[in-house]
Amino acid sequence: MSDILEKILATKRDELAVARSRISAEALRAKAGDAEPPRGFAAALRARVEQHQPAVIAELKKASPSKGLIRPDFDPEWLAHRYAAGGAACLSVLTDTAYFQGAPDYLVQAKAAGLPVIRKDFLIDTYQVAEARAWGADCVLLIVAALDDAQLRSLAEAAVELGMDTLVEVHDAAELERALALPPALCPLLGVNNRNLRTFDVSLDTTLSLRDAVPADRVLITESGIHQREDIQRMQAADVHGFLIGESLMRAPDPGEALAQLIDHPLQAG
Ligand SMILES: O=P(O)(O)OC[C@@H](O)[C@@H](O)c1c[nH]c2ccccc12
Repeated sequence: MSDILEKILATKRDELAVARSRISAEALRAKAGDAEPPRGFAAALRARVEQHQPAVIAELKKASPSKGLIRPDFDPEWLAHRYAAGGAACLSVLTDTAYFQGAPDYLVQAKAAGLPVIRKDFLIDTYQVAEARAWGADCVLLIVAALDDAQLRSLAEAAVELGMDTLVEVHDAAELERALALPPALCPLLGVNNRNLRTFDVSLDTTLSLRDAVPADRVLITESGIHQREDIQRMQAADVHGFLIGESLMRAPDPGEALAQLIDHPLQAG
């Protein structure tokens, strides 16, 4: 496991202890039960794939450990609306504060645009899965490198019990095999992260090298390092139709316009 991931997970264990002392798991479950019903996250992506369109999860990311501050003027509600106008199928919101300058409230604000939203964070406990639902998340990210097999399964089960989908992230063949041990209902979306968390190097070849090992009953999402039309076309040529895109859109003055151009989608007014 990489040092940065190790460090982040230590922070998450501390945060979890604080959160539990503030809101009991029971009270959190009640809050999750009162939340607006989940919007179909995986279904929204599948619908795009069936229409032979790029299925984009557009990410709201203010900063990252590898790039520092990416977007100083960060208005989640505006960004979410721009992404919707630019053709995003779904949104990703970083809720981690310590490393990505994200926040739970950004997720709440992003929901206003009407698209399904994933809680992008480092989840290690079902308590955080319930938090995600209580804040209105429709999907959670599960990072295989951060979890053992039993944890991976129990977090995925907790998400599905709350009506959410999961995006299960891998970065090599061994992790992919572990993800695929879960049935499609627990792992409908397979994310291949092109960023190596040890070196921060990004190579789209990571997705291409694993492409053939992903069965047709999962939607493959290529994550990180998508910057230009050619990147999209290269993936489509390899039968990859799902994209998770953050930085290249976040750096544009109007991220919605940038997305529309990237995927050749008509920019909606508003
Ligand atoms: O900004 P990029 O290179 O387009 O990447 C987006 C997304 O893939 C990246 O933010 C990411 C992928 N997996 C993660 C796990 C945690 C935090 C962030 C991530």
